[in-house]
Amino acid sequence: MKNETKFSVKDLNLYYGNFQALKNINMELYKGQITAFIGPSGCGKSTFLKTINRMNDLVEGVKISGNITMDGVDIYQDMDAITLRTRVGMVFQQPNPFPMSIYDNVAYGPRIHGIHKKSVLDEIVEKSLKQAAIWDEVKDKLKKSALAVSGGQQQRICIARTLAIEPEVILMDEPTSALDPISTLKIEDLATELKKDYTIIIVTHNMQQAGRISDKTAFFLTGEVIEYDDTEQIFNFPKNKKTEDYITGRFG
Ligand SMILES: Nc1ncnc2c1ncn2[C@@H]1O[C@H](COP(=O)(O)OP(=O)(O)OP(=O)(O)O)[C@@H](O)[C@H]1O
Repeated sequence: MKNETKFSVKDLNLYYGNFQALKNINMELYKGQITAFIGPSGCGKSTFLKTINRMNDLVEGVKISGNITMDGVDIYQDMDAITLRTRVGMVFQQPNPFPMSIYDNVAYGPRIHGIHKKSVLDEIVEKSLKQAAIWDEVKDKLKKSALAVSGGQQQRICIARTLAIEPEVILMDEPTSALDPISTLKIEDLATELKKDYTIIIVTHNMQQAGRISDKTAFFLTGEVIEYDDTEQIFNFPKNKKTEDYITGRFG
C-alpha cells in the first residue's frame, strides 16, 4: 500500500499542568489508511488522538510543543480550530446523539454551515445514513428521536452525523467499546469501507480489532510511541520486547 502522508507529527510534547502526557512524538499518518493506536490505559492514546483535531485546546492548563501538519499546513499555527474540526471529524466512545430526531442529528452540521434547503438536506441525510450503513434500519423513522434506537444504531447515526459535514479524516476513540459484538463488526466493516474515501485513526483496546481493520498500528506506553509499523509487522514480528509483551498479553 502506498504511504501518502496526511499528517506529519514533529517533536510533539503535551503537558497537563506539570504532568507530561505525550513525550516527543514523531510520526507520519497516512491518507486512505486506518491507523490504530493501542496501549495500556493512561498511556496517552486519547490525548494524542485529540491533538489531531485540537480538542485539547478546550482543556485548561494544557501546554503543547512541537507541531502537526495536515497536508503540509501547521494545524496549530496556520489553521483555526473550527476549520480544522470540519476537516477532521470525531466519533467518541459512548454514542452521543443529540436529543433530537435522527434527521436533525445528521442535518445538524450542514445547517450550521448554512445549508437550509430541504431537498439538499434530505439528500445529505440519506447519503450520510447510507454511508454509515444505517439507512435501511432508520429510513422509516427519521423523525423519531435518535435516542430511541439501540447503542450500535446510535453509534452509526453519530458516524453519519460526522460524515454529513464531509470531513477528510475521522478520528475514532474506542468507538465500539460500548457495543455488542454484532454492532462492533458492523462498525468495523464500515470503517474498512470508509477508508476508501477517508483517513481513519482509531484508538482501540481490542487487539483483534486493530489486527482486523488497521493498516498501521502504533503502540503507546507512558506517553511515548514505542513502535509504529504496518499492522502485520507489529502483530507478527514486533521489534520491541515491550510491544511483544503487550500484544501477547504478558504485559504487567
Ligand atoms: N484533562 C486532563 N487533565 C490531567 N490529566 C489528564 C487529563 N486527561 C488525561 N490525563 C492524563 O494523561 C494520561 C493519558 O491519558 P489518556 O486519556 O490520553 O490515556 P489513554 O491511553 O487514552 O487511556 P485509556 O485507554 O484509559 O482511555 C493519563 O495519565 C491521564 O490520567
